[in-house]
Amino acid sequence: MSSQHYNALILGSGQSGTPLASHLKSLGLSTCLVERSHIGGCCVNEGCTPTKTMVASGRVAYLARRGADYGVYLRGNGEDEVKVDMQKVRERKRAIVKSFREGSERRLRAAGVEVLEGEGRFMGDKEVVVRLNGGGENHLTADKIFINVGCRPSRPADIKGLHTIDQSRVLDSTSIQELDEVPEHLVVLGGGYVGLEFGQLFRRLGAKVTVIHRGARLFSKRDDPELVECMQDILKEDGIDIFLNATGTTVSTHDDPKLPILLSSRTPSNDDAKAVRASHILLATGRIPNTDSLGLENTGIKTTPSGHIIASFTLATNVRDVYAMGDVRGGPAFTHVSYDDFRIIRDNPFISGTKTEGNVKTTLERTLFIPSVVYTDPQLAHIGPKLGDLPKGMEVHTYSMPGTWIARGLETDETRGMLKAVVEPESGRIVSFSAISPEGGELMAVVQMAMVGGIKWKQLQDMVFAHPSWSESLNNLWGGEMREFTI
Ligand SMILES: Cc1cc2nc3c(=O)[nH]c(=O)nc-3n(C[C@H](O)[C@H](O)[C@H](O)COP(=O)(O)OP(=O)(O)OC[C@H]3O[C@@H](n4cnc5c(N)ncnc54)[C@H](O)[C@@H]3O)c2cc1C
Ligand SMILES: NC(=O)c1ccc[n+]([C@@H]2O[C@H](COP(=O)([O-])OP(=O)(O)OC[C@H]3O[C@@H](n4cnc5c(N)ncnc54)[C@H](O)[C@@H]3O)[C@@H](O)[C@H]2O)c1
Repeated sequence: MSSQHYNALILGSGQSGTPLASHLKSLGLSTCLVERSHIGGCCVNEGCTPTKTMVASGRVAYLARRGADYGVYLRGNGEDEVKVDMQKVRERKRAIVKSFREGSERRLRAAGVEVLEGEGRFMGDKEVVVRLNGGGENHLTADKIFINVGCRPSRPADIKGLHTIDQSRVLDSTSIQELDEVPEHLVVLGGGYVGLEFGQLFRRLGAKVTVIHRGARLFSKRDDPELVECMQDILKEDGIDIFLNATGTTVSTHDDPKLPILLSSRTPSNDDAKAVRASHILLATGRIPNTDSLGLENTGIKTTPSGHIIASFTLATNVRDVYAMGDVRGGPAFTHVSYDDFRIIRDNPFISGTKTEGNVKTTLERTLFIPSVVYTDPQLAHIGPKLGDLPKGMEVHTYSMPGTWIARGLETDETRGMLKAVVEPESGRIVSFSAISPEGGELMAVVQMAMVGGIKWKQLQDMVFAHPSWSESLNNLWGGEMREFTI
């Protein structure tokens, strides 16, 4: 087994580890990046990039079906006229992923980072053995170690019979992207990000779709019920069946070749337990950290009961010179958060030596400003604390308006959705903002800038936005329904 010492060792080529590797190398530090699967991690290979590429195909199918609303016809104007070629959808997705991944690989090569293809496993606090994908092992030690190993889809352990059915029909967020035909009936377990983005996508591509969700409303309890219900109505209008307060319990095989799966679910009362016949099941019930095979038991690194690595607001673990970045820390699991973890490490004088003065950048400054976008259509975008996270006793005003008030939406015939802002009455400060809207993420970013810059809602009311842009609706929101209440 060969042995090597580095100044910096990065485990996992996620959204922080990859840019960090190039950066540390540029500082003259000997740097090694270990990746067991694909350079670029989940986002580039199985997450954001491929899903949003496929979501674009879904949107085209949706608009093609709606052509007649705009006076545009394909060959006729019936829904049956739209034919989806799943293999072409997949080919397009693969091509974009390949080009993004190759870009990351090129940048690492150009920076001179040593890349090891294999799985890293701690043997001690500063000691890692890499089982190389091509065979053999490397023994590595390093002055500093950065863990960016991410998460993977969870598989519910409490569904009886799940392992007994044809496993090619039991999908997760990765395998569903490799289907070569549209499923007849996709049953989605879990009504969060993954479940709803894929649920709507496959509905648009032509599948029957049922979502089975454990909670009383889609997403989480912390989300604003009014917004969640608006989104639920839109998905139902798209033809998606939604069962709430339901948990999948049993799966068995049925003798219908097109719909061979029978999934039973229970509700708290069990009175309206449902049984659904499906061709495929998508498990969209959350993600678990890749720490179970990381050899943490050979180190002093502490984790939470769920296996996430505990890190400080400068991303330090409890073991000196070992840091954790991205989804493996728990908390909001987004690419923009992981990438910002890279900035925190980059700008920390104790790590890279690039800055010797000034404040250390931490996770604390961004806590109130982590944006999220669910890439359904319309998107559900949010910035600021969720309603359920606001402090008890806080007095707020909410302003909301329906999408039918947005000129741009009327012109493009896409009025589904709503805008909602929570403000602090005394100061006029915007506490949070949500948009269920086409390009809701872009609209939200305008308000995010206002919030970060301390711009008050009254200034947005009178700001000159270009007509007729989506952002212009930020003039009108404050003339909509206003409610006062105490959290
Ligand atoms: C379907 C889907 C869609 C998503 N869409 C979005 C989106 O639109 N926007 C958004 O912001 N976020 C999205 N996310 C979340 C986003 O992908 C992650 O938050 C993001 O990739 C950050 O991950 P990371 O940096 O923690 O590491 P990851 O990207 O998860 O990378 C970790 C890497 O570590 C490697 N690894 C694991 N263990 C080891 C080991 N022992 N040795 C060596 N290598 C190892 C893995 O192979 C992987 O490549 C999506 C996720 C999914 C699943
Ligand atoms: N657009 C984006 O930014 C994007 C897209 C996809 C994923 N992601 C990230 O990936 C993470 C994982 O996504 P996810 O959708 O898998 O998880 P999630 O936590 O967002 O949603 C899973 C939902 O499934 C429900 N659930 C769990 N077990 C169940 C069961 N047995 N039966 C029925 N319902 C059950 C949970 O109550 C939960 O609400 C997200 O939290 C997000 O951070 C982000």
